[in-house]
Amino acid sequence: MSLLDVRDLHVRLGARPVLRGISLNVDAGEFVGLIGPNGAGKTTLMRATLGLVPSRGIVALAGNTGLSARERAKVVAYVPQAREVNWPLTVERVVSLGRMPHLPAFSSPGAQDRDAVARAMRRMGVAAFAGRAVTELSGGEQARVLIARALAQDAPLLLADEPTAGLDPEHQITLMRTFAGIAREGGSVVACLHDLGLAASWCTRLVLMEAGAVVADGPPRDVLTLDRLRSVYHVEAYVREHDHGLVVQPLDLIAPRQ
Ligand SMILES: Nc1ncnc2c1ncn2[C@@H]1O[C@H](COP(=O)(O)OP(=O)(O)OP(=O)(O)O)[C@@H](O)[C@H]1O
Repeated sequence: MSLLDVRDLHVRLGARPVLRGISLNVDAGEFVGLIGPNGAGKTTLMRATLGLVPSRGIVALAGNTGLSARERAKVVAYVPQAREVNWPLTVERVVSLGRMPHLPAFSSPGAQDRDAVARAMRRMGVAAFAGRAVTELSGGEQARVLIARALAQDAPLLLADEPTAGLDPEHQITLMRTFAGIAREGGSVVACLHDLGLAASWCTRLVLMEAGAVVADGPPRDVLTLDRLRSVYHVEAYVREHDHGLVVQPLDLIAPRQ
């Protein structure tokens, strides 16, 4: 089943064409890494998908176009790039905000809501700080709380913009495992990633963007070729198959042309 279907999507920001006819279909069960250099248009694609920037083209979420904000929040959860939290709320309260789309007006959270919040906090390893104010956590801890809020939403599609930024290796891998688990359970995750090593070893599929267009789309080993790492990212890299999947480590800039 298609959870995200984008067809011929165009976005202009100011006078600048930022997305130039993007088409992308994401099925249930996929963990897609959206990769590409700075300015390629990854964040704009996520924001346009969510209706947060004006666009031309078609966006269908779980087969529906033109959903209201509340209906959309039941289908798609979003972890934005900026993750500083300035509200003096407890961790549990912030994660509970993820349940808002499921609560009828003026009603209190029920057992299902409390379970979803507790599970999301456990998955992101923040249950131990449930009662602390988010403003008193470290940057990486705050990032994990906001990812937990999105997980608590229990939407079948999760869009996450650079979710591993600021996380230590243990929590980066925990996050990748969690996203892979969501995909195995029949949801799908689209994550913007700059860490090509994590993208290569954990994602089921990579979509490589450059200058507002998709230039490669497929399994990591087909997308992250040495040639593409040179032509799109301008780096030399170590790329090898390993028992754990594809290993990709950028090593140096490509030699300047003579
Ligand atoms: N408000 C704006 N007005 C004009 N141009 C913009 C605006 N916001 C973003 N852009 C431009 O749109 C392009 C795509 O930006 P976007 O943030 O989508 O890229 P990205 O691939 O997510 O980059 P990064 O990896 O750096 O986060 C960039 O060239 C950026 O300068």
